[in-house]
Amino acid sequence: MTATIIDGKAFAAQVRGQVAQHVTRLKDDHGITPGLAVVLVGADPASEVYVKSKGKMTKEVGMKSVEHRLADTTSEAELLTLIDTLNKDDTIHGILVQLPLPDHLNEDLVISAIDPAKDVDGFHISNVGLLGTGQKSMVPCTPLGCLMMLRDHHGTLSGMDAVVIGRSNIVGKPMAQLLLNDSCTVTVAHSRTKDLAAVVRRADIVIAAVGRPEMVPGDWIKPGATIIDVGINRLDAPERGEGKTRLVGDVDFDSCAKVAGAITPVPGGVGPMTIACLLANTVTACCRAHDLPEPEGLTA
Ligand SMILES: NC(=O)C1=CN([C@@H]2O[C@H](COP(=O)(O)OP(=O)(O)OC[C@H]3O[C@@H](n4cnc5c(N)ncnc54)[C@H](OP(=O)(O)O)[C@@H]3O)[C@@H](O)[C@H]2O)C=CC1
Ligand SMILES: Nc1nc(=O)c2c([nH]1)NC[C@@H]1CN(c3ccc(C(=O)N[C@@H](CCC(=O)O)C(=O)O)cc3)C=[N+]21
Repeated sequence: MTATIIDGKAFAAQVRGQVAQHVTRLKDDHGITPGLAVVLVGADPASEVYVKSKGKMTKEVGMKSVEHRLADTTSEAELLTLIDTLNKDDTIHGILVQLPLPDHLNEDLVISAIDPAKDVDGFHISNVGLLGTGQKSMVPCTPLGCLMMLRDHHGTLSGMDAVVIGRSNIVGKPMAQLLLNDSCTVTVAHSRTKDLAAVVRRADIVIAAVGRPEMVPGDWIKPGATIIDVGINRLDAPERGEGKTRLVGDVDFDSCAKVAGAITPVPGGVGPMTIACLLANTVTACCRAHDLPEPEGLTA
């Protein structure tokens, strides 16, 4: 079998198209421009790439984009003051603080300072709790993007066996929650899981969110399973020239694509969907802030 490639890049472009239509409607009918603020502390080169691409796409869909770049010596008090200003700013509907933060800043404290209604990452404990109890919330962008691709490919996920490898607060745990809400039977695997190969072999859906390049080989995959590869790992690629790098996921694409029914590539899979979902969440937050009907199909 050769797997169908799930084209996250094309799907993300379609989602951004929908977002752009909602932005036009908000502007034309209500005189409102959704606004997204991204806060970057320190100068991590990888974060720099995402922040630039978020800013570009935010403007492309017609939203207001604000970037705050703070020195890596920024104090907690300074960061909290900025968040407070953004919380009170009526032109800002979404706030994203790029993670990880430098070690001297307490991430939990910083995330808790964001107004949950503007928490377009869905990381605030209030949104985590709402998602966990099946209530309306802001849903973390990466898991939301994965869910959209899975629903699009399968229609319903009800009754499917899903294995999520990774239990981070930003990917693994919310992903498991969303799959459970869609009536999958969910297993969450992590670094202490015994016989991961056997656990993964049971799965109709495999979500790999580990951060280990090409860790999942094809012989762990049940024939016909759907693989969503969240991993973004940059490897040196001297064969492409001096100093060149290439991106790979957490699954070994070539061997997995021979066995799976469907698979997302890296790049061009989950990454672009994450950004599209961030824009979708910002429009959703804007509609909620103004008591307007929410866009359909853009949230869980
Ligand atoms: N495409 C996108 O938009 C995004 C991509 N990413 C990428 O996704 C990946 C995961 O990110 P994130 O969740 O933040 O990573 P974390 O490092 O926070 O979590 C990694 C998880 O993988 C588990 N793990 C580590 N080693 C193994 C192993 N050998 N076997 C089984 N499980 C293991 C860890 O287990 P334990 O808890 O026991 O330590 C942990 O739960 C990274 O490559 C990251 O770059 C992240 C966010 C967005
Ligand atoms: N508060 C917060 N929220 C996040 O959502 C968040 C974060 N912090 N910190 C870092 C991770 C990582 N992340 C990615 C987003 C897009 C791509 C993406 O667009 N990737 C492209 C390739 C980009 C490239 O070439 O580097 C692709 O996969 O095709 C990747 C990774 C969001 N994250």
